[in-house]
Amino acid sequence: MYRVKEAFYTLQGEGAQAGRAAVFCRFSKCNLWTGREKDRASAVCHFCDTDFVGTDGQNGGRFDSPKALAGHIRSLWPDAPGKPYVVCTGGEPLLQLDTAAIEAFHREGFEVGVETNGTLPAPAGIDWLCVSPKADAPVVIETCDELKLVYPQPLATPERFLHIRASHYFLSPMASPSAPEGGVDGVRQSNTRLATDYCLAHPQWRLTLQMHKIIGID
Ligand SMILES: C[S@@+](CC[C@H](N)C(=O)[O-])C[C@H]1O[C@@H](n2cnc3c(N)ncnc32)[C@H](O)[C@@H]1O
Ligand SMILES: Nc1nc2[nH]cc(C(=O)O)c2c(=O)[nH]1
Ligand code: SF4
Ligand SMILES: [Mg+2]
Repeated sequence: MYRVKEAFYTLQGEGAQAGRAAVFCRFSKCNLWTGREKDRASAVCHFCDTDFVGTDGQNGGRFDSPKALAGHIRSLWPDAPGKPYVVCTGGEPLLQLDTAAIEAFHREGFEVGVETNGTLPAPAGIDWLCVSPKADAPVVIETCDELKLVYPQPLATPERFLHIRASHYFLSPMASPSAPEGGVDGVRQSNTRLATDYCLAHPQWRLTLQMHKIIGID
């Protein structure tokens, strides 16, 4: 059984694939936070900007087979030229995404992207793997396509993650979890300045912005 909070067609807003059309499949549940506000302060990951509790979001639900899940995601892709792309996120997608689901996505013609906190092993077959480490949560994935560190995290400085092999190293300014939809909050503005300064001083790192929030899409 796969539990999905929501699924929607949009543009990837972050990282090296930013601007690419994708169906986002947001799996329910995370191993670093319950998703409940009362637990935020005591959570391992406490800056999360996402609601991943339950299956009640747009196009959310429970899917009892890989085929049912992949078929549902396929129904959200337009009938138009271009390689279908699904981004599996959450919550923490690696609590649920398995090889059978990846193979089912491939059979539907999808390239499969994954956004993970890196604390769980990744199944084989993922086409684009983005690891976003969190302070206090040991990363077990050693190789990925992009490493995308939310910045600043005082206990997770960028140098700590350079042993993880990646084709791209990004800093993503931390937004305040409760920022109004589409709003560029003050916290984000000052963190963007900090991330910019870090990239200027350490050119191995690139800046990425949450473009979807800036342009006001999902
Ligand atoms: C909601 S997470 C879901 C995937 C996975 N659990 C993870 O943490 O990578 C998706 C992306 O949003 C990022 N993110 C979460 N809260 C954020 C915030 N307040 N500001 C900026 N990025 C944030 C995460 O680091 C991750 O790259
Ligand atoms: N447009 C858009 N791009 C994204 N990239 C990563 C996201 C996520 O929440 O995992 C996300 C998201 O929620 N929306
Ligand atoms: S950012 Fe990722 S790891 Fe952190 S609570 Fe949200 S879903 Fe979990
Ligand atoms: Mg998001």
